[in-house]
This record gives sequence, structure tokens and C-alpha cells, in this order.
Amino acid sequence: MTKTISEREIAFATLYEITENGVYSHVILGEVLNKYQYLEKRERAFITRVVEGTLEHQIELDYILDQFSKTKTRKMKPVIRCILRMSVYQLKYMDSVPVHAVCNEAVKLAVKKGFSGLKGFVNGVLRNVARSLDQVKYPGKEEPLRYLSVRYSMPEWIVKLWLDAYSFEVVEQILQGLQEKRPLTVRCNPMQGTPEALKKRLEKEGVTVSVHPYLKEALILSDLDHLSALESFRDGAFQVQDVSSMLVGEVADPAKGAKVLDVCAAPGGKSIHIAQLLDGTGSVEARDLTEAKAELIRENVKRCKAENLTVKVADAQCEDPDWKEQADLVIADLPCSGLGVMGRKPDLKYRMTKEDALQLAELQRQMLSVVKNYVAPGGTLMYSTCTIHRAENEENVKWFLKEFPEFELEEIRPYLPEVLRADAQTLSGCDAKDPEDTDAQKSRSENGQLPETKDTAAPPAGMIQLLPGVHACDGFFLAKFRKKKR
Ligand SMILES: C[S@@+](CC[C@H](N)C(=O)[O-])C[C@H]1O[C@@H](n2cnc3c(N)ncnc32)[C@H](O)[C@@H]1O
Repeated sequence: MTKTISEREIAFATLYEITENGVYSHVILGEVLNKYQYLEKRERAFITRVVEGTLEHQIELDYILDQFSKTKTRKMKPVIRCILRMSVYQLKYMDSVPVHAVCNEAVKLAVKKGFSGLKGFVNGVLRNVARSLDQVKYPGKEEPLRYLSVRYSMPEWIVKLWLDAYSFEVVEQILQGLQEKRPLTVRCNPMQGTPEALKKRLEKEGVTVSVHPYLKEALILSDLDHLSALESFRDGAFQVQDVSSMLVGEVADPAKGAKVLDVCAAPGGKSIHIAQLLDGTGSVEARDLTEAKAELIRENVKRCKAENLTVKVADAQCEDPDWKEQADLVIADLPCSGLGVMGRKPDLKYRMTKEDALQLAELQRQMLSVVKNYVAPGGTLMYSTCTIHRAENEENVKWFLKEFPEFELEEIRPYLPEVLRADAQTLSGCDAKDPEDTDAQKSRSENGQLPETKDTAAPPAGMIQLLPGVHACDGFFLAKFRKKKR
């Protein structure tokens, strides 16, 4: 097929839709790659890399451009700003792309988009950047907020939020972790065989597989094209899930025969995990707000052949009297600001605001105050988010325990992989600035073991904040509550 549009033009149009019209990056990239299936694999990879890379480094790219252009990026015409950003990304991060190709293509694109009058400006700025890229002066560490924000392209409000909660070193580790390419992690379906058998099966299908250091059921896959091309995937032998999310099921540790309610379940990762841990016994009801979300759960349930799982459309904000004190386990994996998974969704950091994140913390409180009513006396409530935000995590836990004294935190360390146990937090220890400073850490005996059972006075370490860069997983928070028996 003759090409009427270049890969740079496609990357530009995609970026423009995301940054100027607010379209979600993962949605539009999926559509674009689908539409231009006829392009070569190399060209499709170029489009993805330029779009995701430009978004990922946007603050840094603007900082560089502002040093070379009299018109600052915020005052530029959106089309020109978009062309310049993606061009500087190629100059700085894509060694294989020659400078003249970047500049010439940017000029051509500006002309094609109706800005022939600015072709000299585009060419001049880019040639200048290319010549002096090594001499760009970045903010120094004496201005920690600005340094971290520009160096890692993270909006200042998020950096500030984290600097208020963690030391400079930990925040830098988180930011580095978010920029690293996240591996594809999957969880073995225990109903279909052992992780060892799945590993062999995947290797036969041409996939490179390693076992995640935290859980033997978690496999890291690489060298694969499409998941749906794998028979093992179509058969439901595994489910894509970050290892942090797998910990919800591990820590919940449901007893065989348990009655489980997952109030925000789509696309079904945690519900299906728990249904499998129940080994076909008990029941899981997986709920989400809309029919479209419920359908996503159904598709995954069908593929994984989980028979003890039903799906229902229901609003977690509205109380369902039929479930009052009926559940042995309630899973509340609630909507959140997602600051722990920004590595997977590069535009999220520019969309989320401090106010939105605080509103989400309020929404979580409202949902928790409804869904806690479903827990039977002696039963468990698991609260989790994929964010790094004390208001949504530790502060919500504090609020919950104060508001609903019939609940208490339950010790989670025995259920965690050994390397994570020291980072579990108690209620009083969750204000510590460093993960190493937690109460749980302090209450460990010298050889790093859990306290002996006779140490009953030790407060339970019932929650954990996982941090990318510090831990080998996404940013994630979980807490385990037990409803006291009457
Ligand atoms: C973090 S995701 C859940 C991920 C899921 N637990 C898993 O492991 O696959 C949060 C979910 O909450 C759902 N949600 C948002 N508001 C809701 C509401 N009022 N009632 C029920 N579900 C809601 C969203 O549709 C989204 O699917």
C-alpha cells in the first residue's frame, strides 16, 4: 500500500489529540495502531515510542525548549508546541534518529499543518537545541522541588506531595522507578496447573519467562507480540496482573467456602484471583458501576473458567441491604488518583490535580462507609488503591478506624513475601518519612524475623505502601481490617 501519511505525522496527530483535546493516551494509541495496521512493525514502534516518550518527558522538553526559544512553550501555538516537543524528544532520547531528519521533518510538518510562516522559527529552534543539548543547565539539587520536577518530568504538586511524605532519596527512587519500563507480569491460574508447568508452556510458545522475586505464581513475560496469539492466554492459564495487585488476594487469604463481595471489580483481576484461591468453593460476587465494565469482568471470567464467580452491575456508593453483614470478605479496591501507575499511563500525571486527588479521598471514605456494612462479624475488609497519596491511603485508614471502632487492623506480615515484611506499617508508624523507619521495622527482632507470638502488645502492622523504584512493582497500597466479633 502507498503511504499517504508519515509515521511522524501520525505521532503528531496522536499527541495533539492527547495534549490539546484531552483524549486518553492508551485509548487513542490503541485506535491509531489498529487503524494503521498496514505499517511496518518498526514504524508502529516508532509512533508508540515518540508519543509515549514525549508525554513521559514533557516537562523536561518544555524546560529545554524555553531555554532556546524567545516564545515560551506555554505561549506557543499548540501545533508548533506539539511539533517542537516531539522533535526535541527525538533529539534527546532517540540516538538512532539523525538530527537533519528531525529538523527537516518538523519543518515539513509545520508547513503541512498551515504554518509555513513559522518554518524558520521551527528550524532555528531545533538546530539550536541540537547544537547545544549537552549544555542545557538543569535546576540543581539545592532546589529539590524544581530539580525533581524537571529531571523526572513530574508536576510540582505531586513532587511536593511526596517530599512531604518521604525523604528526597526515596522520592528520587520513586521517580526513577516510574520512568523505568515496567515488565509484563502475569499470575498463574492455579486451577490449570503449577507455575512451573505454565513457565514451560509459555517457553514452548516462544515467550521468555522469569519468576518474580515476590511470588512464585507471578511470572514476568518478555519477547511476545500479542497476548491473544498465545494459546495459554486464550485457555485462561494466566491473568495479566501486577504483583502488587496479587498481594490483595494473598493477604486476604480467604478460607475455603468463603462468601466474598468485590465492590469495584472491573476488569476482574482481584475477584478472579480470589475465586481461584477458593479453589472452586464458596462464592465471589464481582460488581462494577456500568454494564460495559461488568462485561469486561465477564470476558475474563469466561476465559479463566472461574465457576464460583458471578458478575453484577451495582453502585458501590449505594447500600445494598441484601448484603448486610453477609460477607466473609469484602474487597474494596476503590477508584483512586492512580499516582502509583503513572509509569503505565504517561498522560495521567498531567490530568490529575491536587483537588481531584483530594476529592477521590472523600469518595473513598464515602464508599468505605457503605461497603463496611457488608462485612460479617469476624469477617475481613481489604482496602486498596494504586496510588501514593497519604490522604487516600494511610489517612483514610486512620479515619476509618476512628469512625468505625468495630473494625481493627489485622497483622499482614505473615502473608507478605519476606522481603516486604519490614515495610508493613502500623497505625502509629505510618507517618514515618522513610519506609525503613516504620514501626513494623522497629518491632522486628535483630535477625529480621517477625516478633515472637508472646509479643502480643505489639500493634498490628496492617497496611503497606508499595513504591515503584523502592519495591519491584507498581505503586500500590493495601490495608486489612477485621470486623470484631460481637
Ligand atoms: C481500581 S479499579 C478496580 C480494579 C479491579 N479491582 C481489578 O483488580 O481488576 C476501580 C473500579 O471501580 C469502578 N467504580 C468507580 N466508581 C464506582 C462505583 N460508584 N461503584 C462501583 N464501581 C465503581 C471503576 O469502574 C473501576 O473499574
